[in-house]
Amino acid sequence: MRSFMSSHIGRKRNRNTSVNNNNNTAIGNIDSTTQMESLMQGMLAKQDSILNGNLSDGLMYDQQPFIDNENLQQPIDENENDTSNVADDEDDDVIFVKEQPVYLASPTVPGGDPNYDSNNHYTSTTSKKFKKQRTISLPQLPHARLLYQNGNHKEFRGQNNDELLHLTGSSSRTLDGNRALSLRVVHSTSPDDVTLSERFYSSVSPAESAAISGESSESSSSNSVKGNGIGVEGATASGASLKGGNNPHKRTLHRLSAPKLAARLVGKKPKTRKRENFKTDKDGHYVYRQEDVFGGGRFVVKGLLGQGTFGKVLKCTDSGDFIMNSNPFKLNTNLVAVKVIRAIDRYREAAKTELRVLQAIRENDIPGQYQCLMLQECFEYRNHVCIVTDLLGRSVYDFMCSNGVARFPGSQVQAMAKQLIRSVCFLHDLGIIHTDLKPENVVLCDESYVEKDLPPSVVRSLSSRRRDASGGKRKLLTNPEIKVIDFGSAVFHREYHPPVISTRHYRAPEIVLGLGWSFPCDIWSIACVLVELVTGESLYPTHENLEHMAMMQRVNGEPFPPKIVGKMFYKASHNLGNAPADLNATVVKHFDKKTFALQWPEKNKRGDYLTKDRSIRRVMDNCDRLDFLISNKLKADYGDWLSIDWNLSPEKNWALIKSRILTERRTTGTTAGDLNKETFLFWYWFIDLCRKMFEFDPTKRITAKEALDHKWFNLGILDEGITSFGELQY
Ligand SMILES: Nc1ncnc2c1ncn2[C@@H]1O[C@H](COP(=O)(O)OP(=O)(O)OP(=O)(O)O)[C@@H](O)[C@H]1O
Repeated sequence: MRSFMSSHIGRKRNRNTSVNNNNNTAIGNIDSTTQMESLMQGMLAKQDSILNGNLSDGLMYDQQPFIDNENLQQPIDENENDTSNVADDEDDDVIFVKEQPVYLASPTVPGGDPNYDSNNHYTSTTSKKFKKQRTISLPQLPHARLLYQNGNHKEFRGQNNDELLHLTGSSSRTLDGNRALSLRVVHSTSPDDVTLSERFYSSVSPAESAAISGESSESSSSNSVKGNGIGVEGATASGASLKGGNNPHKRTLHRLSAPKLAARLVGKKPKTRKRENFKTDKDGHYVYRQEDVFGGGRFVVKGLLGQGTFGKVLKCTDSGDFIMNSNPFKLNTNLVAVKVIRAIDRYREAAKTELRVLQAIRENDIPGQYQCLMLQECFEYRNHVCIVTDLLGRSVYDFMCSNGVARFPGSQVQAMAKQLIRSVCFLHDLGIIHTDLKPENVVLCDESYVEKDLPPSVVRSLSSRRRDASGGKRKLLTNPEIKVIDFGSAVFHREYHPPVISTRHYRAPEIVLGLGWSFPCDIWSIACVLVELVTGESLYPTHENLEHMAMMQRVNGEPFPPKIVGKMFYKASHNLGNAPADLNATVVKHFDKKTFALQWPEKNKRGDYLTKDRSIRRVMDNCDRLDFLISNKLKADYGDWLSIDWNLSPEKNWALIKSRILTERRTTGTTAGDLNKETFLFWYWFIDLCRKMFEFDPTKRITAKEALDHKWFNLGILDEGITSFGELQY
């Protein structure tokens, strides 16, 4: 990390582009390179201490998690050197050669020499000896520099294009990809039985365990597991470890209940078990009440973290905290999140996959460096599967809802994007498709923020709900570290793919068109999430197929490619694959069989519009070509300047914008909004990445691994996300 820091400081950048006078980017006070340098120094120091404290803890591998940036801060574009049409750009790579007074100690008493000042110093000026070279790049939050490293997990070889389009017909048979995983998911009827504590195995040595139980491991029984074996049927590698036959910890520890074992460890008398209060409603949901006790008296409910289709997620204290404290990778806290799955067979069944996925993640990322939720253990309690995981912060969605300005600064979007893509790259390498990526399933590790008052005019424009939730303030995260959660819908690549997946707004076109889907659907969802983080609004606010397809075409600025529409017709007419039941009625019929064009707005044979005005307005008002849409949402920061002609290189685009800005400045004396070259390039490459993620054809869509190498991740932006990073916390 240190090598990154020094090289980071040492990179070249320019003078003016680092200065942004725009209030909205909160760096109006950064009006000189010196100030920028000190801001950067402060930021790098914060970054250093935060990363030393957080991310580097418990690194499993020798590799550093951060890039030595020396060779990465490369020119923006391969066309960059083509300056034929580019206006003279004083901003580019300026080296300051400043004429300064030179003070030299006088060898003799000068006696009237004009080159000696009153302090008897020889003065002269030079442009050679005292040049001041500014070599500063725009700062990036450290999370935007995380590398993806293939650790010790098995690399998954991606599917080929044919597989992508035929997978949906596959059966629920467990295929080979699954068998490669060593599944040691913990099973129990209640956490009473400490044999079942997975995390215990990884944290207590045989000697300790023998001491705890007061027995010799040799003398203990080998038939220790009382669990009912949930979630293991499909796992061929699970049998031995589940039965505990060759695990000395398991053999010795199962005889003690959790409270007794805890008491032995801390040298106290075991507490008497509290009365358990655990009710289930008719939908199979646990009826949660504050201070409820469950799981053999071990978990006490402290609050509801969230409720979803699969069950309720509760914040609980865990009296088995001694185990956690002995695990170097766990936080020193006894608070956990317990997902109590609905006591209904199909949800219990789905929980098996969730557990297998969580287990695969855990086995392949012991230090938890790939931003995925970490399984601690699981157990079954009164017909509910309970999944115990690390307690994390609010979801990004909840944070946005409680904020006076829902959108995140570009620097934080970039930091979150890098983590999200890296995390999904890791999952894809394991052969896992998340399928439900959305802001609700991206949670903050650290909820602390700094607050800034919003101008009264902005406060007045907020909805009453947002005004109340935000107190009329903008919240800026001090640490954009995130984790991906909710593997309840995750699918192993070679296993059964349901025909419809993903929450509507984040659903990829291949799913809507019934083409079959695979890893690329996660990439589409990530792009939807990133745009939402930038704009503060959902990109596809719809609940209906035709409207959704019309919106997709508008955002991409082009119709669906005939190739994939043709495939849709072919699959639908030959009844191939595992298509959604309503595919013909809600999707296929909206395409012209000859031209393959989407018929939107829908008309009847007489030419009257069937699509309601309200729906047309929803599409036209909410959606626009991606660059127009983003430019429009960021108007408050940059005025109308952020426009892109994709036929021109980024440099030529900037030259055009700059000449327009100069013309306006000359004629009106001022410009609405502010945009400099660095900021323009940051957003240009962000949109470029999104366009590649929004590729209609899933076989051509950028992969997670390719996305990590995208140019955008080499750029920085000076904004409020940078200035709030590591700030005083609320
Ligand atoms: N480990 C955790 N720490 C903090 N909050 C969490 C944690 N796990 C889940 N949550 C909260 O609970 C909510 C629901 O969790 P989750 O998405 O896993 O449930 P679900 O039933 O699968 O939901 P969905 O219906 O969206 O699939 C999340 O949006 C998040 O706000």
